[in-house]
Amino acid sequence: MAPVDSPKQTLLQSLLKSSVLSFGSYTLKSGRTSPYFVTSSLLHTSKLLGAVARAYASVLTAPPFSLPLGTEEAGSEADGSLSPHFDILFGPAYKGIPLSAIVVRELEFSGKNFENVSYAFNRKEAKDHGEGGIIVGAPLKGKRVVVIDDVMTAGTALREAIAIIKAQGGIVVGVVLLLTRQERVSDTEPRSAMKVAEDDLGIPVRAVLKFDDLVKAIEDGQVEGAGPEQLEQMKVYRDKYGSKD
Ligand SMILES: O=P(O)(O)OC[C@H]1O[C@H](OP(=O)(O)OP(=O)(O)O)[C@H](O)[C@@H]1O
Ligand SMILES: O=C(O)c1cc(=O)[nH]c(=O)[nH]1
Repeated sequence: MAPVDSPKQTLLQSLLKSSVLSFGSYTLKSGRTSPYFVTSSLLHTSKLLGAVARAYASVLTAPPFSLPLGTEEAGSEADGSLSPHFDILFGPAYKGIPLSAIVVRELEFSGKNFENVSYAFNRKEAKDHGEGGIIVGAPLKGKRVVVIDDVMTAGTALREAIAIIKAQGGIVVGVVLLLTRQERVSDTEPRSAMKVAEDDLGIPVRAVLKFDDLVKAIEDGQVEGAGPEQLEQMKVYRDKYGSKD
């Protein structure tokens, strides 16, 4: 196997080794049949969760999600340290739940300014006893919320999450994903869900990894068990469902 030398490639290798990322034939929520799949429920060891949390945190602790104190956006105390431009990480049920929690935990290591970032997630079914409701974690009303999810395909999950956050009075200020599959929303919407959210909501949407990174890793001989046949399937899939951005 060809050598691996960047943090992104190292993370990709960990995801492949743990079968979080796998090649085969999978039916997606959108009904599409995909030659690869991200099974983030297999992110269950402390080592993997740590690696993934650090990857999300590195995106969240950089512009445009975090800005140096003293810039117009971040406030007036100019001490050069980065400050989050968000209050809450929201993880859509189910797989966004542990992700939002581990990333909030990881943010503590980015300095004092990040200590008060909270997490929240939705219940898929409302609770009708005790505290009740569909939100667990920090109340969203009036807060700046970043959505944390594993993958984005056609954007249905994101649209649902945004509707829930808005209904609770939260302000969606961004989205961070582990992987964007770089797929068109539908036959009539050739942009990716990422681009649609950026264009229509005017918010940053970023992913640690993208479909093109997987293709490149296969091309570079870095994916054990994926060769010319898988590469061809990925390219055929991209021709069929790839977005125009
Ligand atoms: O962009 P989309 O076409 O919506 O597809 C991506 C979404 O689908 C999966 O979640 P799923 O709905 O399977 O829920 P789960 O977390 O409960 O498994 C995945 O975790 C994303 O949230
Ligand atoms: O689009 C989906 O439903 C989907 C894709 C993927 O790679 N992983 C996942 O859990 N869901």
